[in-house]
Amino acid sequence: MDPAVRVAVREAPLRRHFQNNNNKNQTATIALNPQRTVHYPPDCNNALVVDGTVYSFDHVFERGVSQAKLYEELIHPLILKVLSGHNCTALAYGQTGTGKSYSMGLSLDAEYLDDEHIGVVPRCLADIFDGLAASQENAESTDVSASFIEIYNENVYDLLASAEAPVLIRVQKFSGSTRKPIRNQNEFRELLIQGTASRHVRSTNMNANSSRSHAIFTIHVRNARLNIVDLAGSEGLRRTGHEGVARTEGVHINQGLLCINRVLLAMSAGNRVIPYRDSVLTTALQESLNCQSYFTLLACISSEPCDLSETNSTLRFAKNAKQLKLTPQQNQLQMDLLRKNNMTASKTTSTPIFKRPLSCSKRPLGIRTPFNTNLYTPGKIVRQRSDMGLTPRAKERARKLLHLDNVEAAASAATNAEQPSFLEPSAIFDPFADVNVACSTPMNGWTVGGLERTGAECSSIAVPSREEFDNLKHQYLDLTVILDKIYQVLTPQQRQHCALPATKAATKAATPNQMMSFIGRRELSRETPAEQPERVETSLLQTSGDSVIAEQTTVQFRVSRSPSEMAAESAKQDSFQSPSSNIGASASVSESAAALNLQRTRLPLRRSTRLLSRTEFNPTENLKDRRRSERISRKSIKKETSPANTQKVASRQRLNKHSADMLELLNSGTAKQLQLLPTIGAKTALALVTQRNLMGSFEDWAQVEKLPAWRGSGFKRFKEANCLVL
Ligand SMILES: Nc1ncnc2c1ncn2[C@@H]1O[C@H](COP(=O)(O)OP(=O)(O)OP(=O)(O)O)[C@@H](O)[C@H]1O
Repeated sequence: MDPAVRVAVREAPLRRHFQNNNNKNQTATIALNPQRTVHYPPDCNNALVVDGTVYSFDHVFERGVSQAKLYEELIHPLILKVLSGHNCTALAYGQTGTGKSYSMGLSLDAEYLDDEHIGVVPRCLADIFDGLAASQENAESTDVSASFIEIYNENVYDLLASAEAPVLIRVQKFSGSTRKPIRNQNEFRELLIQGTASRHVRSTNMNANSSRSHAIFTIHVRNARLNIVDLAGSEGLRRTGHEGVARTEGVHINQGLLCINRVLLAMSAGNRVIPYRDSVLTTALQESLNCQSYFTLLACISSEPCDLSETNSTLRFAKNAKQLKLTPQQNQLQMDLLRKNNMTASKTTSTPIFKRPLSCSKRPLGIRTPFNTNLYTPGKIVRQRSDMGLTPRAKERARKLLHLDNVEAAASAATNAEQPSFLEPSAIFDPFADVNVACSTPMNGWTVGGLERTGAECSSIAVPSREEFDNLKHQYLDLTVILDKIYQVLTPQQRQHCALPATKAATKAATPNQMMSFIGRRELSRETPAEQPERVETSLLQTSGDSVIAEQTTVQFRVSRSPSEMAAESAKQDSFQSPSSNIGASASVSESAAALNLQRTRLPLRRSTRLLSRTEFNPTENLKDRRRSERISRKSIKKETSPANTQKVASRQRLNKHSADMLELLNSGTAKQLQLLPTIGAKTALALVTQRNLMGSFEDWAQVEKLPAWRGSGFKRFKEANCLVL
């Protein structure tokens, strides 16, 4: 099966520098630096090394590769997809002057219009005609048409509307752009020349004919479309030597490129909201850049030392694109179904995720469709949230299917084993869960496990060995989830003795560094209310006749620590004595192990609760003492569950959420949006966005506070005005 996303890198020939010495006609070739920053490891295909970093992509085209080879390997597979009804996008990205327009065939260099040098667009069209002819269809019909737009300074221009000049279009979603039928290569050539001649180009220090706009050439074949996108070059404003209008152009170009990067990142992360509307470029590409289409990226790079930072940034962009997970193949089935049922529909929309269709009860009786057909046109496949497994019921179904075997095996092991074995090693992987869990228990006697928040699309986490877990544990610390899963595999009898609550709500509320649990052992059983946020719970592990030999104790508590503290904590836990070695051992051994564990982990439990745990380990304590400790415990529980305390906890949670949301806003907001925040003016907003772009996302408020964007007590004022309790 062809991959839906392919990423290639092409190294540009050494640039013919163009000097703009106030004389636009004067060009000069500068002595080029023989040093190269791009290297190709001899024993590794499709990889390259830049600045000590190894990158690997689907294709790596070294300098001097022919246009024909690039087309055959990279673009030709898309033609087959377009002909079979899929939307495809081929996008050229890179620094200015690295051959994007040349590769895509959207440059009008007269010397390069021969067969050897023609680029992607003309070759695509030839192949599409051949494909249609081969499928016995009339290639001369108006089945094939083209539109050509450019996005210049955040305005959309129709390059085919008029032969004289590009026409500004304001029609929503670009449906108003001119679509001209193409019946043969000659017609196409005329269109291409008309369009490319109308493009905004400018002579810069880096490229004599630098495109100042993002261009999208779209070939429409029946209901499918192939977008060939030639992005304007990413550029450092200083290097291009631009001022005035040209500088504004540069700002808009970079803004579009930034937004497309953000869209790719959001799609790779499986976010449900993709920021298509942040720029005109991404809005234009919205229909084709979604999980139902094929996507190919050509990253053009330069190997000259002076271009190293741009080359690195292009490669980072390509790396982000490689993370994309598109699933157009899944739509094929639905398309076949549609064709078979000969469904027709009237409406279509570009967003891949739709509102819930009419509920079953509202649908006309007797009609059972796999999805709401009203939303579909033939050949256009749009999936419901349930089709993608995103609704709770779909998730539950998938979870059941996935875990049935695991659960059965674990349950039977738990019932049959002589030793209490409900903590059998089990790996739980749920691709549909928002919170994904991996767990392997027990490891050296201690339950370990993990949690990862990866959005809708989760990746597998396996914890096969102790060493690997050691490497991963910094990320995976929420054992409550695992305990919850373990609870699911208990037999009813074990469940009676095990007070592990299914703390789903608590789990959801917790972030990996807010919740932590560990399992210890102690001697005596104790009933505690299941609703307590901090608790000590026990379950029967092994009995001999009437006497209890060992019990399982679970202590759950919330902590808020830095990753380094958590790592130190995990290291401490690792050194604990294995509780499995305590099974059948004397009460005092169990007691000391548990007491030691409680001490070592510096539990943030109340003193009274800690005292209670200690006294419970002593089987010889008298009744009076026990009653006293029970009284203390009841008091502490009452205090914690008092309305005032609950209110305090709730308000703390709200404040935490508020500051997390604010951080998210700082990470994703545009300068305009940030300006709306109290105490943030235009300058600070711009500075924040710039610093964010340079540094990547802000990880925490400490990082934000240190930014040079705040002048004087700017951050303090911002904090107060925005009610941030950090
Ligand atoms: N592989 C190549 N072989 C021959 N010439 C090339 C190659 N790549 C680029 N060129 C030439 O280099 C010059 C710059 O290329 P081009 O205009 O395609 O760059 P670009 O990346 O589109 O730049 P910009 O982003 O500024 O528009 C052109 O004259 C082009 O013909």
